[in-house]
Amino acid sequence: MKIFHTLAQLPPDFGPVVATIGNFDGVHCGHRWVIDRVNARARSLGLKSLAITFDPHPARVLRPEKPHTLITPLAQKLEQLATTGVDATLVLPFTLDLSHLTAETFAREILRDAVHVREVHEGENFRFGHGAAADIDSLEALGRELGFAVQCYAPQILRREAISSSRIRRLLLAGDVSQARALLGRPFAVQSTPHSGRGYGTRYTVPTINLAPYGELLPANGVYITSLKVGKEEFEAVTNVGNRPTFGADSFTVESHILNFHPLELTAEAPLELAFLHRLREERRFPSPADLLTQIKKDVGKAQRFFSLRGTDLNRS
Ligand SMILES: Cc1cc2nc3c(=O)[nH]c(=O)nc-3n(C[C@H](O)[C@H](O)[C@H](O)COP(=O)(O)O)c2cc1C
Ligand SMILES: Nc1ncnc2c1ncn2[C@@H]1O[C@H](COP(=O)(O)OP(=O)(O)OP(=O)(O)O)[C@@H](O)[C@H]1O
Repeated sequence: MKIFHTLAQLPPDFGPVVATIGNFDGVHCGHRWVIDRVNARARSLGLKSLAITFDPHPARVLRPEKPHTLITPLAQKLEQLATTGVDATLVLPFTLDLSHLTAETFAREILRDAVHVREVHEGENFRFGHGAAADIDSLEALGRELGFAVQCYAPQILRREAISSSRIRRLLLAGDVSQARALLGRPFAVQSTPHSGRGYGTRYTVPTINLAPYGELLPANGVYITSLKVGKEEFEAVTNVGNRPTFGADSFTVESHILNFHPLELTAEAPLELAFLHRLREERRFPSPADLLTQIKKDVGKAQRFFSLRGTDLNRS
């Protein structure tokens, strides 16, 4: 997949293309469904397919006072988009200036003049232009005027509700990583690097690998069955997301205890990818580290059972 980070990076002979526009946070099953159609249509017309997205996420620019964490930060979103088979992604820098473009200017200057779009495919809830004033009908009208076609899709539904990034965000904030996984079509995962802990784990409970402070979306505090990739190697793990109240003052961290551990060389830059498979329980304050250790052993037992059953229907979401 080719990646363009500005309009200026597009070659002058770029296009014509079949395109879809959106934030694509999470690159969920609804996004993939639209992109599959864009790819198929591009192939049948002998054109290239293009995803047009924005960075930073528009919510961060338009409502900076309201924190907006991402399911997939840009690098991970681009990795996921690459797996869809789309030929190219254009990442438009989302600035206040861009947000002030009217729908008509966006369609004329970006879609027609820069990208040379032949067809645009969108879900029916698509909105664009200053103040999100324009909808899919306005896009169709602009297409007729400017010379491109618009294909509109009804929302893809899973478990009686439309698949959307907002729905996945809500599920993760509620700790429901199993439903989030169904909507994403893969487990929710965060990419980070290691960070040193306080050494309490090795002394009082179980040894853990801590993640460096992570600024994007994490599932609700609690204990999860996870898989942890260290470089290319994948381990089975149990992970605590939270403040570790048993040890006193709050100190938020994400830490994983590897089940099938072998000694590792873990540099500060080692790439980690932590995938959340199943929620086990809430984080709790235990009367003593020994009580916590007893509970962690039960968590480990459940995780071992989960992994031994993996591949059977029981663990399919
Ligand atoms: C599977 C697992 C479950 C945990 N559950 C809790 C919990 O419910 N309450 C709590 O206070 N700490 C919990 N912890 C965190 C331990 O307190 C943690 O291992 C210890 O604070 C290690 O800190 P360190 O990494 O800074 O050395 C859990 C850790 C793991 C790996
Ligand atoms: N479930 C779905 N079915 C069909 N099209 C979808 C679905 N979800 C998103 N799309 C379409 O994919 C494109 C990109 O979507 P975008 O990421 O902007 O929205 P979203 O996933 O609904 O996110 P949010 O919940 O934040 O609004 C848009 O055309 C959108 O309408």
